[in-house]
Amino acid sequence: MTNQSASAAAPADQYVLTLSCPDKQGIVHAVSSYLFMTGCNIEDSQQFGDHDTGLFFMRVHFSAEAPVTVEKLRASFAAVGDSFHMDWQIHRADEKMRILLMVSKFGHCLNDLLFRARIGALPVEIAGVVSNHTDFEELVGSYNIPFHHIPVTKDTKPEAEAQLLELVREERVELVVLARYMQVLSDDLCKQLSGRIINIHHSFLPSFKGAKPYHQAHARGVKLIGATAHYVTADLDEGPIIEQEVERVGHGVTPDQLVAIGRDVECQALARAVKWHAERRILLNGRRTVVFA
Ligand SMILES: Nc1nc2c(c(=O)[nH]1)N[C@@H](CN(C=O)c1ccc(C(=O)N[C@@H](CCC(=O)O)C(=O)O)cc1)CN2
Repeated sequence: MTNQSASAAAPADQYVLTLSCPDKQGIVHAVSSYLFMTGCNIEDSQQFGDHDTGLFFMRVHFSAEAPVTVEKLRASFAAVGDSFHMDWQIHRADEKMRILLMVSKFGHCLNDLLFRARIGALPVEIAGVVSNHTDFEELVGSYNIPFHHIPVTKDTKPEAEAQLLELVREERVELVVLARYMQVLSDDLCKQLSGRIINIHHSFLPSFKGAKPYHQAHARGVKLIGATAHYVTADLDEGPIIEQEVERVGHGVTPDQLVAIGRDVECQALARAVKWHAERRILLNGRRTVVFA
């Protein structure tokens, strides 16, 4: 028996590179060659070429040991990015994304996300919860998370949104999650946080946009109800869809029963969307998304 006393080397740091660019030959070769020459090891790589838009999308999870750093990677990859006119990002994969949750009067999605984050099922750090009501102040406080009551009326909406933006900046928030937050966000706010606000709409879009979708669905006599997690844009409930979930319903259900059945469906769709965004698995493809789940 040989005495093997290999000193435990420090684990390699984990990174994620995401990119989109006009499709052409050589992209994967250029990226993999760069990573090899930089001393990185590819752990997982996914790519998609969209023939409709002529765009190419890629997500690479790779590891690297010191002295490689995210700053050095960003500086040295720029030449590759420029040569293919890439829209690209490199991030540490082992850092939790700071997110802000927003809620109004229905707290099931908020409750679900708080618990999933607490048990480590979501790679996120909840920097705070914002609500235009005070119903969930005690629940949020039980998780030792800051609660921000920001009431909203038609006249105070600009000031309320200014407070929200200040909070996003102060708390270094990367993602805002509308967990049944029932206020229409201004065009300006949607533009400033483009691609960084996810909403859960309680219908299988594009059916039943706007208010009371379960009542619309009941009136239509649907046999499936659903929920849609999407990025928020100025066009209400028209943003790029990230994830959808459905549930079968019978002919005798009431609107209130649809609301109850829909709670779990909404939680599932929203939690998946938040997890994928936090893991940088979603790339915007015009009005659609590419999800490397
Ligand atoms: N600019 C956007 N804002 C919001 C979006 C969006 O896609 N773009 N999604 C909504 C969520 N939503 C449906 O999922 C929704 C929320 C609110 C309303 C609405 O009519 N709200 C009234 C006030 C209602 C109240 O006070 O209870 C309003 O804002 O005047 C419709 C749909 C979130 N925001």
